[in-house]
Amino acid sequence: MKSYNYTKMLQKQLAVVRRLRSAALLPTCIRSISSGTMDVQFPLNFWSGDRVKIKNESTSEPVYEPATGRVLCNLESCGTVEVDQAVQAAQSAYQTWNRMSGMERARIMIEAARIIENRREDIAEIEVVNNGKSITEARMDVDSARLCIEYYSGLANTLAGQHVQLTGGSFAYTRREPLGVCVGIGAWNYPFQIAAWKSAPALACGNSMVFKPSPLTPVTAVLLAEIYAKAGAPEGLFNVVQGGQETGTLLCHHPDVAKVSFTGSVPTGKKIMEMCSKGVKHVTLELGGKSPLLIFEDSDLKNAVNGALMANFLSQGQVCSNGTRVFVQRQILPEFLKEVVRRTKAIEIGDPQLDSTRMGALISRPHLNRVLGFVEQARKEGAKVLCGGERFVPSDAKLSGGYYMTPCVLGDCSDEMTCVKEEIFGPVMSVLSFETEEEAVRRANASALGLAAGVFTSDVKRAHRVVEQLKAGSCFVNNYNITPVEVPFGGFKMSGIGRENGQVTIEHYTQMKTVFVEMGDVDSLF
Ligand SMILES: NC(=O)c1ccc[n+]([C@@H]2O[C@H](COP(=O)([O-])OP(=O)(O)OC[C@H]3O[C@@H](n4cnc5c(N)ncnc54)[C@H](O)[C@@H]3O)[C@@H](O)[C@H]2O)c1
Ligand SMILES: C[N+](C)(C)CCCC=O
Repeated sequence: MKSYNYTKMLQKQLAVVRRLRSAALLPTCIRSISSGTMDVQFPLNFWSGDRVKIKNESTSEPVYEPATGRVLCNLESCGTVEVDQAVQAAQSAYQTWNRMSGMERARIMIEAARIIENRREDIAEIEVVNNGKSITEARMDVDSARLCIEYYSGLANTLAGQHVQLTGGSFAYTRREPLGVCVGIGAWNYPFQIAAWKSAPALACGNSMVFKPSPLTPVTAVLLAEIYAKAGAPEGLFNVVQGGQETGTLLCHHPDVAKVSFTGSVPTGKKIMEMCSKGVKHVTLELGGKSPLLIFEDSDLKNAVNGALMANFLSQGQVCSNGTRVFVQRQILPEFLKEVVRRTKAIEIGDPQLDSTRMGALISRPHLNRVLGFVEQARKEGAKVLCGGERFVPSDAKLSGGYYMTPCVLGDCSDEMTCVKEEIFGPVMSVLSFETEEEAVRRANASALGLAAGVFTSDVKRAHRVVEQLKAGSCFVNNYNITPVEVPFGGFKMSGIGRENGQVTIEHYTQMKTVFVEMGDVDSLF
């Protein structure tokens, strides 16, 4: 096992550009990384304050750049020894970190946020290589990560308990204490943002973390680990272990882990919950969705179309909260379809590193084929492909092996079709029509999932009446897929347990201790 002090390769690659940028010789719109140019040769694990290279060739798997389809690196999975080292590093950092005051923790977190702000462009570019999404969206993700760390740094010094006066001068008080070593397990659709959304509340509350990114997107979590370390966090506070299912299992079963916060699919979420139950560990589950978006005839059509596009096509449609069941009231269906199809056809697909691109590449070839398979199935079941749904090959030769498809709108959909029932996790919008409010609500709720839902209407009473009846954890009125970090985010039903973001998440990363203080004599019955 070899330990590295610095991200040598990448730093070299970026140093010149940064110097030019800071000397204002290069505008920020000039990329230091273009698709097909970045080689990941630096180690992607991080614990005890350093990048760590592991040797486990039997587990080596290629990682692909979605934009080009070329191999980015080979990933070796952490096994029992490495997972234990990372957890022990986190355990040791926890002893220091949880004794620091909230103000002291906040200072380090604010510094981490400042570093992220300064490195916004570099991180976003690397995220594009990692994930395939457009640079515009990657910048938004980096901003969301920074804002989340800023937000929780502000809450770090507000953690407090309650004083309760009891009889005879006795009293009790409560303390909000951290849990200990928390594990974060992430999905591939928002790699950097998920790592921040999990670590920010965990660290603010005094916990330490071991984070495992998806093996499909292993590159950017380690940047966050370096940033926390550079900001002054104790060695081992935020650690990264790479690997898939087996590494995740080792983390969930590790006896020194107090909590697992998971983002991913429902089947994996169930396994995580089962594993955590063995150790009676705290668990947060952010799982999948098949969310409804209800568009009433009195909606502002332009906003409703914008909302439907935001609800379906961010991150190539690979968003948990996407409103992929778009219910449109019969009277405005033709107008809505005409406009939504026109706008969908105009989406610029291609090199995700370009500012003009609005839709990049899907995560992998098997996933692309799976999504195209859903479109084919929808066609067979009677849906009408109004646009898109085909493999797309950009004219730039270096992108020809990338995983692109044209965004798709399906018309004539009905509730029993596969495309309406299953989470496709790709750029496929299913449009359904409805007659009455009661009918729309009933059909919207007819799902085992309940992550999000949206309503477009200009009738304020209807908006709140409908939202009250929707069985979803995150509801949007006259907008969709906005996630300000001050606001809790999470699901009902099989879409998950617990929340991320907002004040309430403090409760998911702390435990309450009650202290009873007797000021008189013990009144014994014996
Ligand atoms: N609700 C949310 O906030 C949210 C956000 C993003 C993605 N998602 C959901 O995630 C899914 C797509 O992501 P994915 O394909 O990466 O999901 P996934 O469940 O396949 O994998 C998620 C993570 O779990 C790990 N993992 C897999 N099996 C494991 C096991 N047995 N034990 C421990 N860890 C294990 C993976 O390596 C990965 O890091 C979609 O269903 C999507 O809706 C939800
Ligand atoms: C920021 N978004 C687009 C709402 C994504 C939230 C995380 C879910 O995948």
